[in-house]
Amino acid sequence: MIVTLTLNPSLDRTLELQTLRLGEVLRATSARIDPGGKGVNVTRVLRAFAVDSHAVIPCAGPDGEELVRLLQKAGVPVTEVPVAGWTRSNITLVEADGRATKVNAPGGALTETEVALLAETVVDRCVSQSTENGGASWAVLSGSLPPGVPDDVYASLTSLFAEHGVKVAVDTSGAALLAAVDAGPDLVKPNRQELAAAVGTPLVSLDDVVAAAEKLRSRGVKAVVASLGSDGAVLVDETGAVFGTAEAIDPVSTVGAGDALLAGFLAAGARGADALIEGMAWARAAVGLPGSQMPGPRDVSREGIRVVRDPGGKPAGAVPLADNG
Ligand SMILES: Nc1ncnc2c1ncn2[C@@H]1O[C@H](COP(=O)(O)OP(=O)(O)O)[C@@H](O)[C@H]1O
Ligand SMILES: O=P(O)(O)OC[C@H]1O[C@](O)(COP(=O)(O)O)[C@@H](O)[C@@H]1O
Repeated sequence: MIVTLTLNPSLDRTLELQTLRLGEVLRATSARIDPGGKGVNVTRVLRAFAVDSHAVIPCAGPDGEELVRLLQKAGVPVTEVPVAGWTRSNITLVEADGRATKVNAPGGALTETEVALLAETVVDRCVSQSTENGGASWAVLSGSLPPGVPDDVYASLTSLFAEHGVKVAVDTSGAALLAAVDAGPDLVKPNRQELAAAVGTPLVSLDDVVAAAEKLRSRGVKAVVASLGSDGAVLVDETGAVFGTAEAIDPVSTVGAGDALLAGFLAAGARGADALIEGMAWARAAVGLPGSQMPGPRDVSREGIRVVRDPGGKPAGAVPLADNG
């Protein structure tokens, strides 16, 4: 069982336009709404692949109810914890040439009591399910923190879940990621910008990525999956570094690609080259779908995804990164 906690879920609204011109009234050519937020997407894609997963989210106001309705309609298992604030909408503007501009709202504040209730719900789910299935569960702590929530919340939750024998994956950024790292989660999934910010240096080559991941591991993280956009992904754990590459496709929407990568990696056992390939295959499929639409088995191909310990026979440091995000 993989239980996801999204403290700041969203309605993902995607508007297509000819050209984004600032300061003007623009008419969208199409509009779509998807349930969103990083953990929500992880559960959505896992369920599409018939992997046992459950999303835990705060639910506030009419937009929160709409989010829960969309998830239930899609058959996504969700436990919503009623909270007093509001549920945000995140907006992606997609131009005719495929360029996407994202605006993520801050989200409604959560109180300490509300966060504690959400955490308790995750623990209950993980513990009851792992007893039933006889296996350890994963808790996935994903996304930005809404106002009112302290930066060390994922760190505290990592320690709490570890006490219950639950493995923890964290996908967040900034101060929340830095604090979580020190609590020793089993896995973190930063993208290139998030990893660079966490170590305070730009990452221009695969060597830089591995060094940055090792820095996080030296602080307590067990494994790092660094996602590098069209440059692929790198897994760094106690066995060393594994590099995954694939020919880049023209993106329809990159929203949710990182969530699909994490989900596929966990679904395939969260270890080694095969899990990295699975994650990259799910992520590539997400990139080929509009808005925050998540792929299912029929969208995914593993063809052309190459995984090596020494990329292209070159020293790792000689491989520059091309995708500037
Ligand atoms: N243009 C692309 N072609 C093929 N795969 C891609 C492309 N862009 C992203 N991916 C895949 O999606 C994964 C996640 O993308 P990335 O942008 O790094 O994550 P995030 O959405 O978290 O910022 C990458 O590691 C890669 O496997
Ligand atoms: O919590 P944040 O960092 O604001 O991100 C939320 C957004 O990220 C997404 O989960 C997509 O994430 P990725 O593109 O990183 O996979 C959207 O559904 C959501 O709108």
